[in-house]
Amino acid sequence: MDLTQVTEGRTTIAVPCQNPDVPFPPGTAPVFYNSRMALNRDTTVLVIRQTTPHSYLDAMAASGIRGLRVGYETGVPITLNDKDPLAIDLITHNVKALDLDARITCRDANSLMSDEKFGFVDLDPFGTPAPFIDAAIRSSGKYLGVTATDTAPLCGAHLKAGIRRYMARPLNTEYHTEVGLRILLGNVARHAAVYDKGVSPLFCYAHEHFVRLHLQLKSSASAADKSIAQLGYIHQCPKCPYRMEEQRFFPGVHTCPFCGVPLTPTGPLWTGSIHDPDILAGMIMDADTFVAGDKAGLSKLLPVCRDEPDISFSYDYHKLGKFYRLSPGPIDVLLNRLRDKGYHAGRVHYSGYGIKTDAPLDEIRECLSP
Ligand SMILES: C[S@@+](CC[C@H](N)C(=O)[O-])C[C@H]1O[C@@H](n2cnc3c(N)ncnc32)[C@H](O)[C@@H]1O
Ligand SMILES: [Zn+2]
Repeated sequence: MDLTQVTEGRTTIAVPCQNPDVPFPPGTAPVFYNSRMALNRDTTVLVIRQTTPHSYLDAMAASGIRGLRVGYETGVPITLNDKDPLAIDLITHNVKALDLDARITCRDANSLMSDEKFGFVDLDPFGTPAPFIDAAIRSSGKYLGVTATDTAPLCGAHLKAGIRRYMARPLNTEYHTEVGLRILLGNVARHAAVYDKGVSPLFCYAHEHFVRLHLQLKSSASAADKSIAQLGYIHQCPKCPYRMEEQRFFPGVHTCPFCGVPLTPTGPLWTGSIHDPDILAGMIMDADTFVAGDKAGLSKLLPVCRDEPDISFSYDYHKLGKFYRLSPGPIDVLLNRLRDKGYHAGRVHYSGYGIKTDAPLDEIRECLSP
């Protein structure tokens, strides 16, 4: 394997040279490494610096970059696992070069997670994490990280695959990114509840082609009941921009107050908060001096997440303008008008055109008018 050095954050490792004729997907290299996931790994390192788990498992480590960054940049004891012996050779090379104290295992992730417990268990598979979630919940003593790159099934573009993997009905709307994030979170919460574990989101977000969850698991039946109570549905009008959240285990039947047609439910999904404000505030403080792999991405993401209203759906303000045949002015004018009327209003982290507000639709329409 031809290797080249990369530095991400404060960590320098060797990764396979990418065939210049096939630069993407990066999975075409003998061992996977994708520099576009640097932001994903930055946020994990920042969360771990806030939570300081007693141990960390990178269950699908590939080159080892995620776990190596955790070990090198936080000092938390790490286990790096991959089922591919080629990946293990590369991980071993990288651990030696960094002079790190790390445990390396070459096992099927589900088998390892069924045998052992770790303070923080991290899943970063190809595509869907669904087949690994159950074992990861059993293996995690306290924290769980999950990356999903199967955004098409999660967000409703591949409806049947979404239902099979997550036992939820996705919906391809303008806020499908948020639906995907919340369906994954809801799915983890339901798996955790089986083991009397509750889920507390620490920092969860969607970016480009992935969804990333950082969660705390709390072991008690009451914590599990509390997180199940956060499950619900978003109901969307098929004819107009009306949508509503319902925090209920089974979806009710609802009608659009504007069009009189039945609303389409999507879920079950997580309707609660997706961040812990204290963890996020700590990450933002730390990020000031943090050597990031993607400084620009991180500096943009964290403050928007902090300021995003705690609401489970958003509107695309251009689409609102198109529907109501209004040409909307700058997004900040709309947000300020809504705030002046006493509503919560803010931007969303996954789209430059998205807004979140608790204002009713007719009020949003009024504020949209020039
Ligand atoms: C997307 S890559 C991991 C990327 C890596 N975490 C990073 O940040 O660059 C997925 C890795 O999972 C490994 N893998 C796939 N199925 C596995 C399984 N059942 N058990 C352990 N490793 C597995 C693959 O060999 C591959 O190296
Ligand atoms: Zn309607």
